[in-house]
Amino acid sequence: MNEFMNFDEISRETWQNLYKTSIAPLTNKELDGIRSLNDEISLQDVQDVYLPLVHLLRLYKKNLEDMSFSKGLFLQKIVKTPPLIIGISGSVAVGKSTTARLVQLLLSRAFKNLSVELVTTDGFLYSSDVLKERDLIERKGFPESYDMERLLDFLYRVKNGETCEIPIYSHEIYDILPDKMQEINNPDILIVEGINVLQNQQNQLLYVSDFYDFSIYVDADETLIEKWYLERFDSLLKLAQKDDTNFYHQFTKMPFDEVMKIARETWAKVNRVNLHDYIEPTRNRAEIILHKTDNHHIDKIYLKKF
Ligand SMILES: Nc1ncnc2c1ncn2[C@@H]1O[C@H](COP(=O)(O)OP(=O)(O)OP(=O)(O)O)[C@@H](O)[C@H]1O
Ligand SMILES: CC(C)(CO)[C@@H](O)C(=O)NCCC(=O)O
Repeated sequence: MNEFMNFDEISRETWQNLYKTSIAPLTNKELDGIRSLNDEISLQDVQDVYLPLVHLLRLYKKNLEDMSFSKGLFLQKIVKTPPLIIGISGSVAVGKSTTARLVQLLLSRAFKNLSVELVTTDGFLYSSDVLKERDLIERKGFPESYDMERLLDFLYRVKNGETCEIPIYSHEIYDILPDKMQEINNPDILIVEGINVLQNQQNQLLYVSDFYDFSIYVDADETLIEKWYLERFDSLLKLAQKDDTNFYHQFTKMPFDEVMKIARETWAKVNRVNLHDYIEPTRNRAEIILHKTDNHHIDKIYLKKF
């Protein structure tokens, strides 16, 4: 069976004409504010790809509001519209966090009076101490390395309008921060980004995916993702050069070739295996797939038909 048979394949050229506007949504300076290491995201991408996407998200938001209103009529009571939850998934280093930050910024623009919050599921990884204790340190990112029950409970509480605190993962210390939490205060829209966003745990009464009103899978050829992973690794090394509290500092003392060999092995033995076995199999659960080519250029969009 063709994995994409339930999707319309839309070229960038077609997609960019679905929602045309002459109003520049952002300035270059604003875009700079959300760029991370090596980002080359451009105003042209915002105009061509992300504006139609935000327009589509408006429709899903309206749909959620209409449904809550109709449910209220049926139940003869006021039913508050729950927050819209958007999931963003894809491989390690494919550019999920960059996409998520951009969608957050554009949605805050589109809905000026609404709060739009962003979390990453990295915060639900077990701490390194727990991973070591369970002999899972080599399995970071695999389903068993996350506290999925805690993630599920968090999503439930957000949908229920509660204020929550969640742990924060730091790439710099390569662990959960011991003494800092992120507060999520009853947002109107929540973006949840992470490799496991579309994964469901077995034997659960509730599924994580039940909580998403819209989901995005960021996709690219595996050889490109490996290249982006290695480039990011190199950038992280440069950042860690003068900071001995940084996890990557240890590598700055080693010959460069040796370090890049470690990075290639980590990709091959950990992140690539995870992509094949657990991440890519969730791709066709997404509502939309953003397909990237060289230089993170989005060339195709797949939108679920039904
Ligand atoms: N649109 C883009 N244009 C150029 N570079 C990008 C773009 N998106 C991401 N990148 C680069 O690709 C690398 C991976 O991006 P990012 O950190 O967003 O990935 P991620 O999927 O969130 O990874 P992880 O799961 O490891 O947190 C980074 O070096 C980033 O700068
Ligand atoms: C934190 C995750 C799992 C996901 O963001 C990933 O970036 C990671 O650390 N993977 C483990 C292997 C590695 O160091 O790349």
